Amino acid sequence: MVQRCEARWSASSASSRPAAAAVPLAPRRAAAAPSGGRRQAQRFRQCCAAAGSSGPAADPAPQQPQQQAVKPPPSFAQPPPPQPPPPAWAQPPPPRPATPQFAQPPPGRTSHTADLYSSGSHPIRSFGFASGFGDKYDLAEQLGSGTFGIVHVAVHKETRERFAVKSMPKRFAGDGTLESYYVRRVRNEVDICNHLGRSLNVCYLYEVFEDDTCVDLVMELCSGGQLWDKVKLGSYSEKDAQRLVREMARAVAQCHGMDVMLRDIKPENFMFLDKSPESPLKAIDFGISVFCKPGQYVDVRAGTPIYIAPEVLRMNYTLSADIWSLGIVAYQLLTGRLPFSGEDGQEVSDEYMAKQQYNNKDVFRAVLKAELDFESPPWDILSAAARDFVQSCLNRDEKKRPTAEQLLQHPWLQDEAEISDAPFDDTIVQRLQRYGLYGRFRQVALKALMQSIAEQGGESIQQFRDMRRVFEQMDRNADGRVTYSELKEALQSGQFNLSPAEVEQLAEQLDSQHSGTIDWSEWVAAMADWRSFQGTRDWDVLIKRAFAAMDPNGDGVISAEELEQLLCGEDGCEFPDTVEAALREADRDHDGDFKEFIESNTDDSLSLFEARISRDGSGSDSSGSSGSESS
Ligand SMILES: Nc1ncnc2c1ncn2[C@@H]1O[C@H](COP(=O)(O)OP(=O)(O)OP(=O)(O)O)[C@@H](O)[C@H]1O
Repeated sequence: MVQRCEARWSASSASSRPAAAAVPLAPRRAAAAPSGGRRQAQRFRQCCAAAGSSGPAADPAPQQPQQQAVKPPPSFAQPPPPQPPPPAWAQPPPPRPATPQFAQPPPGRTSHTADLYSSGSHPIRSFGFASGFGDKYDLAEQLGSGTFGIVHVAVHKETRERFAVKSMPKRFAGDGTLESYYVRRVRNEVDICNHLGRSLNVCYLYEVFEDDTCVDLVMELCSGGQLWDKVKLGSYSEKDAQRLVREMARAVAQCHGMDVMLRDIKPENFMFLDKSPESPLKAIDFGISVFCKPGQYVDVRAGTPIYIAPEVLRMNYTLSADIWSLGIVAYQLLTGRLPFSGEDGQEVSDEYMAKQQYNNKDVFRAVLKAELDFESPPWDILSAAARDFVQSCLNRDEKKRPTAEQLLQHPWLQDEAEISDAPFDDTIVQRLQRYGLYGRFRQVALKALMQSIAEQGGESIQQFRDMRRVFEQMDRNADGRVTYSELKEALQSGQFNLSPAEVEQLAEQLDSQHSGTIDWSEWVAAMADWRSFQGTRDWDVLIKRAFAAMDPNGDGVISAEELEQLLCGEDGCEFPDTVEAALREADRDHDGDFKEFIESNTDDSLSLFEARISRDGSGSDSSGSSGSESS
């Protein structure tokens, strides 16, 4: 059944990515009202102090990363600072020539050229993000710095909750407009973080502010330090490495599932949420990530030299380039060194181990040609499964590398606790995360489908009974609705290893109507194993009924007005972009076919998400260090 809304989708802005400023950070805290001049001036000073610059200038000096004991290797998709001049390969290419290298993709391939370096953004003086960061947050200690931003703790003035804020000093071109690379980089990071939404493996972006001098990204605070610090410690238990690699692989699989290639997988871009030994790991820094569907090719070099895949150097790569980088990190975690050996690689590995430095040309030769060492210690004592895992990631033939989702099924990543036949309750956290990654349209469509199943008497089946049991356990006053605090209580019961901030995230994303409570249909939409209904005799009928419920005037089309009503109710939408975002979501790969759209909702594997079962049964001990002072 192809619905006419396809025409509406293509007529809308669905085909072009929206400007970051137009993308709402829903459902988030509302941004503060624009600040007064005095406050603005105060914020101006704060940002300058952080950035070490003197405000908007025609040609601002680039910020220098803070000195660290061991300086992690730089990422080379950033625009090179003027001093010293970077090597030729590190420069953004000049404006695209009339015939770019991959203008004619090889037969059967789709070239993906929308990249940070592509030209085309109009000169702008500001993004249109909210102002008033200084009205809402106090800036506290510095956490770190990168080429683009300085990261501080930001404390919410009212709740005293602690966040991380990345302040990215504005870079101006000579005519007072923002440098185009800066614009693309900021928009890219904001767009991708918004698109990824809430996932326990990705550092969450709460809101974005800007003033005359800075753009401020308010993010989840990761107070447990970088994975990099563990890598520096060298080898440790294989079990430790396995746990960390599994979390990274989940982050990668979730991003790939959302058509995002990370492109800069390295230990510095993963941080521990807190300081506990069991702390979750979160991916940070999506500055050079790129939208890319499976099978699409990207033709711009980006990444950090020692983690970069061979095909990235050849400027023709797909999502599997991330798998190579993951393999290098896994190798480092297991052995404390790089894999390159022999004539083309040993020197690079030695230099790197001694000084964390290397010559890029040598590194590129090693990436392309060096032998990969899987013989020297500690490989003799590591498991065969670990070796097979890393070898499969570091296959130079990218077509032979497993996908991220396949990697999660690799025997090395299996954990007895996770592959056991866990009772339904144990996967609640996984299901909530999966639901959080669905867009609003998907969530509403699943609710309609659930309604349609209930009308068919489906609630009598075992799966619904299980869901009902858990729902009723949470619903203490038996009013048919679970309040936020009831859900949070259940999630914090000690069964799950979640921080208060994560509990808040999971609860918020379930309440699609922002009513403060969760009803039965929202619960089922999030929890159900929809796949178990597919292929049944009644499946087509169920889908038709769900569609009919979403199309009240029965004209066979879900119009924009009907969609607005479905998504936002009587009071209209909180965010101006809600309907457009839903249309974009539907347009991503479904071409207006509602059945296909529903079915694609339901094939996400729960193994992509962490179960977060508390191992000692005592629950999270991270309440004090999770980034929330208020809890
Ligand atoms: N959410 C966070 N919580 C705690 N610390 C963080 C967080 N995000 C970043 N940091 C710290 O700030 C540093 C710089 O952040 P980030 O890498 O995002 O900046 P960047 O300018 O985009 O970096 P790059 O040079 O890779 O482009 C990190 O290395 C880390 O130490």
